[in-house]
Order: sequence, then C-alpha cells, then structure tokens
Amino acid sequence: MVNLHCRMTEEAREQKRINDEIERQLRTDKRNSNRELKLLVLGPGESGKSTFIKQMRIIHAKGFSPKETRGYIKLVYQNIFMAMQSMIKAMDKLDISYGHEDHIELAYLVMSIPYEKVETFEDPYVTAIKRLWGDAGIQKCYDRRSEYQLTDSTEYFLNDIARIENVFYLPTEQDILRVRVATVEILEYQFNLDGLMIRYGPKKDAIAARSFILEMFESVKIDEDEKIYSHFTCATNKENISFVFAAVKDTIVQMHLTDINLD
Ligand SMILES: Nc1nc2c(ncn2[C@@H]2O[C@H](COP(=O)(O)OP(=O)(O)OP(=O)(O)O)[C@@H](O)[C@H]2O)c(=O)[nH]1
Ligand SMILES: [Mg+2]
Repeated sequence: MVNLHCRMTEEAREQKRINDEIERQLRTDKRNSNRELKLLVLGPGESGKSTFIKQMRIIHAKGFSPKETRGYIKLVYQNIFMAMQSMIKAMDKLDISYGHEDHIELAYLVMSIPYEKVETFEDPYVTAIKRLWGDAGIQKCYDRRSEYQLTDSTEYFLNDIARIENVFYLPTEQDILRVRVATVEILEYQFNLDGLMIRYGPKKDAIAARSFILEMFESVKIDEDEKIYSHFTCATNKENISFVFAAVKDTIVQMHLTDINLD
C-alpha cells in the first residue's frame, strides 16, 4: 500500500512536471509569435537576396560549417568556368579578337566542358583560364561587360586564381558571399539574434510559391501611412550589412516602443 502510494505520487509529480513543461513551452511560443517579424526578400535575379541571407547566417548565427564550406569549393570552380565561358561567348558576339591568335585554342578548351559539370580545378584548364584572363581581347571584352550578362564576381575570382588553384584551397567567408548560385526554390529561414535555422523545405513551383507568400503575409495589414525607409546596401560587405540591419532593427524597436508609449 505504501509502495503504491509512493508510485502514485511519483507519477503525479512526473505528470505535473510534463504539464509545467508544456505550459512553459506554450507561453514561450506565444511570446515568440507576438515578437515574430516577417521579412519577404524580393528582387530580380542576381540582386543579392541569397547573399543577404548568407550574411544573416554569418552575422547572427553560426555561419558555415567546415562541411558546408567544403561544399563551396566546387561552386567557386564552376563560377570561374562560367565567367570565362560568358566572356568567350561575348568575344564572338561583340566581334573582339584575341590578343594572341593561339588563345582561340584555349578558348575552345575552356568551352569543352559544361561549367555545371566542373568538379576539379586542374591543368590544362587552369593555365588556359589564366592565360585567357591575361589576354588583351578578353580584357576588352570584360570592360564591355555591361553589353552582356556576366557574373558580378568575375574579377574577384579571376584575380585570385593563384590562391584558388592550390590543392588545399578552402573558400573564405568572402568567397562564399561572392559565389553565384541561382536560387530555383523558395526557402523559408527563421533567425533571431543568436540563431538561424531553416524552418520549411523548398517550395518548388510558382503556384506553391504564391500560396506560400499569401499564407505568410496575408495577415500583415497594409497601412497607408506606413513610412518607407530606404537603405543603400552592399550585400557582399559584412560591415555594411551589420550596420544596416542594426539600423533596421532599431527602427522596428523604436516603432514598437512608440506603439506602447514608452519612447
Ligand atoms: N559587388 C556586389 N556583388 C553582389 C552584391 N550582392 C550580391 N552580389 C553578388 O551577385 C551575385 C548574385 O547574388 P545572389 O545573392 O546569389 O542573388 P539572388 O538575388 O539570390 O539571385 P537569384 O537567386 O538568381 O534570384 C553573387 O555573386 C553575389 O556575390 C552587392 O551588393 N555587390
Ligand atoms: Mg538567390
């Protein structure tokens, strides 16, 4: 009898502990949902949306793990090939001749593999890319890059091949920010000042994307008197993004304080 009583109290205590835990979690969730701000990052291709999210990971979360960093090696190689191939194609379109006639052969060599298939960075390709980058015709073509599509980070990577071709090459934070990979899915990230995590999986098609955006943002009321604050940013510059993000955060906090008359 005593034993059973003991067990009952133990069970009741455990039950109470679980209840308390659930209630605490509910209170935290409620508090968090009250404080949750939704941020929709929109913009044309290559306008820096993904770069901004990378900055949030670097500044407000743990950044990139060694495994993720290694995953960027191949993408850096592919970016270099992609940039050189864009310029080679533009040479034709803009009718620019190579500084050295034998560089045409090198151009064929670089064009011979689709850039998405590139996994390694070795000769004869590395030497070919270096020589082409030094070619007067390619440089002229680079100067006329506004006349065709060329990735923003071309000069950044091509001027640094000596570092990248090293067999022990590991991308730096800036390399990761400079890598161009077109996003083909809608992703939702959740972050706070000390953590960032991916909450939802990818939404693959346009209809799913549209309903996702509606679902997330339909509750956000449109206020005709809402002020618009514009900021100039450079998404690849960590100091600039930290500064602008802190300013945006201050504005939001200030607005909330005004709302509850605490300013
Ligand atoms: N110089 C410079 N480069 C930038 C800036 N923002 C982004 N880039 C570079 O531009 C390229 C494209 O940036 P992303 O962040 O991938 O662009 P996105 O808006 O996500 O593009 P999509 O996914 O195609 O819609 C990357 O190589 C970035 O490093 C910037 O402010 N300045
Ligand atoms: Mg993107």
